[in-house]
Amino acid sequence: MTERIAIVGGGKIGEALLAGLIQSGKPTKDLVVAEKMENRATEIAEDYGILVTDVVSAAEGAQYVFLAIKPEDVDGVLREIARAEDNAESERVIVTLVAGLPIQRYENALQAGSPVIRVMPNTPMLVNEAMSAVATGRYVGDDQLAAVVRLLESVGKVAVVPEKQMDAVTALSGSGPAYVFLLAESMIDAGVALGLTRVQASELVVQTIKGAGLLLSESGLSPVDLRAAVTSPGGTTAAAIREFEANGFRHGVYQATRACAAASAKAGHRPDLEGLGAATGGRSDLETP
Ligand SMILES: NC(=O)C1=CN([C@@H]2O[C@H](COP(=O)(O)OP(=O)(O)OC[C@H]3O[C@@H](n4cnc5c(N)ncnc54)[C@H](O)[C@@H]3O)[C@@H](O)[C@H]2O)C=CC1
Ligand SMILES: O=C(O)[C@@H]1CCC=N1
Repeated sequence: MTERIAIVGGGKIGEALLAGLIQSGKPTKDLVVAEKMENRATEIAEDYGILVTDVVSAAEGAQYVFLAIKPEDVDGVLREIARAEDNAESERVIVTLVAGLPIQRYENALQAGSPVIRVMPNTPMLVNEAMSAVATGRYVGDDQLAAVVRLLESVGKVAVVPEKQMDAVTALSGSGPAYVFLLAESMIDAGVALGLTRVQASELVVQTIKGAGLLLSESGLSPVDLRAAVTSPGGTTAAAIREFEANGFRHGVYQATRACAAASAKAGHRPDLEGLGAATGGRSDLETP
């Protein structure tokens, strides 16, 4: 088997992974995408110059199959992967990027002993700055884990975590970019309300968030210290922070991340996914909390 990598699902996160792998130097001949929407398949093939095909052909000969599909599409895709005729099931590593679904659900649906790795990535993968958390199934060898970590490291940072932390990880790094974009959007609107043009406000906000992110990751200082350094006694920042606190900013963040983690935990128990596991005689773990 070659070092071929298949990505099933050429949507937002599938494209982010593809773009990141290509940017990091992975040869396009070793990459293949399965995408069922015709116009999207054509777009991906043209934009990246790679083969876009069906799930069975993509899986055949692939050592790693990344699943970048919605939870409700997992059952069908696993059945298709099982149809691949290269007899490599026990060596082929299924790497799922799907939020919420437990590893055991895949292990139950695949041939016994299939290696499954669960990853929670995020979209900064598009610019090689992903944060990916990785948890392993029962049948994953050390070499297989190391290889997948290496692949993900080529598009950002990687943390190996116990699977039980995946809901919390999703609430921070998986969905986290959206919180930052929401903050950016709110700040830009606020700037427009203060009389700046939208173009000016966007430039100021984007560079501020980029600079603050770099300070956070490179200064070695904590967010508390960095915030204190901006907050002059009796000054402008203190006036702003007082308003954030009075309006429940911190509480809002707690509540939002709790809701996110709960949605992730619930994904494994959705009634519309009851067919998952049907490849092994309809067995489903949905009832198990
Ligand atoms: N968007 C994000 O920031 C993140 C998404 N995820 C996870 O990644 C998964 C995908 O999310 P998005 O990329 O946002 O969704 P999306 O809807 O943009 O992409 C899914 C793609 O899969 C394709 N697809 C569905 N069934 C298929 C099949 N049988 N064969 C071939 N292609 C098929 C769809 O046509 C679509 O293009 C989800 O499970 C989500 O939980 C995880 C972390 C971050
Ligand atoms: O919103 C979602 O369900 C996916 C999972 C993490 C980020 N996006």
